[in-house]
Amino acid sequence: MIIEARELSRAYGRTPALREAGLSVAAGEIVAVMGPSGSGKSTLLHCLAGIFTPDSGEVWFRGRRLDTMSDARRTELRRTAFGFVFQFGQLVPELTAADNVALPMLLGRTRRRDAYRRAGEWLERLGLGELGGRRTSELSGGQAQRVAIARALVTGPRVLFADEPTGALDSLTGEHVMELLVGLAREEGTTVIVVTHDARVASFADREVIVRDGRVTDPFAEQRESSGAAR
Ligand SMILES: Nc1ncnc2c1ncn2[C@@H]1O[C@H](COP(=O)(O)OP(=O)(O)OP(=O)(O)O)[C@@H](O)[C@H]1O
Repeated sequence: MIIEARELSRAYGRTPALREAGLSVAAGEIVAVMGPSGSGKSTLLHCLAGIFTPDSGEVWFRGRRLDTMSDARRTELRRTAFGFVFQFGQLVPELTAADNVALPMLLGRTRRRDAYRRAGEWLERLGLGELGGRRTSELSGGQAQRVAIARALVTGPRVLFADEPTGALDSLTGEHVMELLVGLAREEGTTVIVVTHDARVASFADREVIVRDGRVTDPFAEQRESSGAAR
């Protein structure tokens, strides 16, 4: 397992968001996290990615315990091993598409020329070869999400965390963006954990899990149980 969460609990004040949630994800797997609004999906994703620390429970990444790591080490791990795509707002609007994609490499001290060369290659792979010089504030929603995907994958992360990556897009554009995301992740062998409300988005995944009242359930296990009970 590349990611393993055990008995994660987390509350916001008195509101419990996760209640002993568990999830194991194999390397290269694409997992969709679904479930009703407010059930704890984003909180789970943030705990898995080391953005939040759980109140209790454990998060493991490739045999290393993430939730007890120092902030500095966890930040470094996030920068080098994880990629993130959110619904919106993750691009710097005043910068060009190429600047945005080059940014994580420049922060990682890649040479400027190499960073821009790789940014160009990734924009090309996402069908945005012509738009590298355009400010991201002047892109369509679908184009901006493709830039965000390029930026998330350019550093070669082991795991891509996506929270409603198509939430701000119309369904056709959303499907196209998901197709690109999943296609590239498979080519690169990247594990993907994607939170979504959209069953069509989830259909691109290898596996779906459902978060309900802060717990993770496997819908097929539920189906198996209920068909077993019917017999
Ligand atoms: N910053 C916060 N402060 C207080 N309560 C919060 C905060 N963030 C989330 N919550 C609460 O925690 C619970 C889980 O929220 P979370 O955002 O993880 O759910 P979600 O399944 O991702 O929801 P959605 O699908 O609507 O995005 C909800 O009851 C929510 O109201």
